[in-house]
Amino acid sequence: MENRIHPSILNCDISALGSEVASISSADAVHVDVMDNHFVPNLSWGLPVVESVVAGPLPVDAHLMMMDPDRWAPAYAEAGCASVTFHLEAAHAPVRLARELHRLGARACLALKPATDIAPVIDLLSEFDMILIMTVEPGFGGQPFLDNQLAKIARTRRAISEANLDVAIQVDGGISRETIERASEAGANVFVAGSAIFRSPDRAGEIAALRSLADHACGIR
Ligand SMILES: O=C(CO)[C@H](O)[C@H](O)COP(=O)(O)O
Repeated sequence: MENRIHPSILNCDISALGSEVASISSADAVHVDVMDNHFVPNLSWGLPVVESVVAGPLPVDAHLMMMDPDRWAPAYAEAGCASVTFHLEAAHAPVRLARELHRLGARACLALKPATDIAPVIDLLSEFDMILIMTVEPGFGGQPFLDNQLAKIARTRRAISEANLDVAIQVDGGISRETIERASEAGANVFVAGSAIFRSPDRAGEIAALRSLADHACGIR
């Protein structure tokens, strides 16, 4: 499975959003974190900012850290996000919402906080294009990668393979040159990185380095 790098713009220079997104144009998609200050203790931005990123050069991977995604997520699909990720812990009817996102033309993705078990999701895997396993407590960039999520990633990858499904596994939080190989070896193939890319003076070089490390770790090259 192809490895993909999705830079998170959470800590980019929002006053220069257009050029910040242009600086990561070699990435596979741009990861946009929407936080409502209820599901997580932080507030970022909402639909108007996401719409302006959708108008840019990269597909948008929207990560909704919000209560009641059943109500709000469809608007992100309608706005043109390539994928819409919502949290299992916040959704009332995750399968119904995934089908609605598909109907609106977006990829449907399910996210799990670090303390959330994958077991209840195993039977639902075929409804989703991607499972996001958070490798930090959601809410803030710049936190250390949680190694205790590696077993969950491996278990999810096993379940996907056993069911012969084509479901991506995304990891988000603390992804850097130091941690990406461990996540890749465990079975992740979509890597969200915020600080590692936006703190680098050479963002294209950082994206290439992360992709190359992930490829080596899973035996693509
Ligand atoms: O979802 C997030 C926080 O909830 C961010 O996408 C994530 O933390 C990325 O930042 P970093 O790479 O700096 O950890």
